[in-house]
Amino acid sequence: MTKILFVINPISGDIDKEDLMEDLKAFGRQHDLTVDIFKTTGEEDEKKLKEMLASYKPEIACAVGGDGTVSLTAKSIINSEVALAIIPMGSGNGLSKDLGIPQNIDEALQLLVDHQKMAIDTLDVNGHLSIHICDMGFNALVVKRFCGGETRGPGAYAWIAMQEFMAYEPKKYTIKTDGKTIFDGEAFMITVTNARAFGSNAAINPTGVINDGEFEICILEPFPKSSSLGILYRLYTDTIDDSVYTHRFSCSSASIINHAEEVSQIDGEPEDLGKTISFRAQPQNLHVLLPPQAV
Ligand SMILES: Nc1ncnc2c1ncn2[C@@H]1O[C@H](COP(=O)(O)OP(=O)(O)OP(=O)(O)O)[C@@H](O)[C@H]1O
Repeated sequence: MTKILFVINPISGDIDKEDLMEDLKAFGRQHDLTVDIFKTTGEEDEKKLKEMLASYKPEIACAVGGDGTVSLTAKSIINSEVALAIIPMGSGNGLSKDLGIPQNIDEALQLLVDHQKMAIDTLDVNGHLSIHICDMGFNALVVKRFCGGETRGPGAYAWIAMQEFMAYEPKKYTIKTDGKTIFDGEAFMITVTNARAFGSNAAINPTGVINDGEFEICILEPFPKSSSLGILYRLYTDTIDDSVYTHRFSCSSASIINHAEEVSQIDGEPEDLGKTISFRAQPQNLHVLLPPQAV
């Protein structure tokens, strides 16, 4: 009998999950799965989850929540044979969308019994794990305000982004890889990722491959406000490389000097990364469950 631990965030995406817990147990009974539940509290979740994983020893750890819950679950099983499954119930659900995991709950649940397992790359960022997107600048500021706010859900995120956009001042960054300086100047935001798109589906790294041993650094340089709609259009049509304000570089390690110590975020959570940030690809060290037909 396959053993599954559901890691449930009761507040993610502003969605009530009381009934869902009964549904998950019923799904387990129906499919002959051994099921247990770990409910996050927002306090020492990583430590408590690791303890539960060590004693329960599941084959699958299934995150039920948003990107923060997925990240918490991934941190707890990284470099092990335990596979990550995702029932997307957050505001953005970035990694699950990039992996082609159904956003419909029943279909995502079905992957627990009908799936393929794949090892994906992750990123080490100054000793922190990133499984989806790390960035500095505008988006990280929005993430920080969102996480500190009372309201969740995609609407709240978009509202904060609109409020912050008009007054945002680009900051200075220096980026080095393979001993060479590849960028030294101001940027609206710098995104470092293996993946293709944010949870909003904005494709910042349209040709990103999640298991090729490399990651991309995507630079969005300062742009006139009158160009913002054009950049948004490019983000949603996989044509961001055509913008004169963007550059992308592929590498397996890099360092970024964040001169102003501008706010940073990893996988949807604000993170204080200091002035010098080192990035290193960690090839195929996280197992994930994907739809059977995915490549
Ligand atoms: N029981 C809880 N009460 C309050 N906060 C919690 C609780 N459990 C987890 N959290 C907090 O929830 C945040 C993670 O939320 P998560 O990312 O899963 O959902 P989201 O923010 O709504 O969606 P997304 O990340 O996709 O935008 C973390 O900051 C974590 O500390």
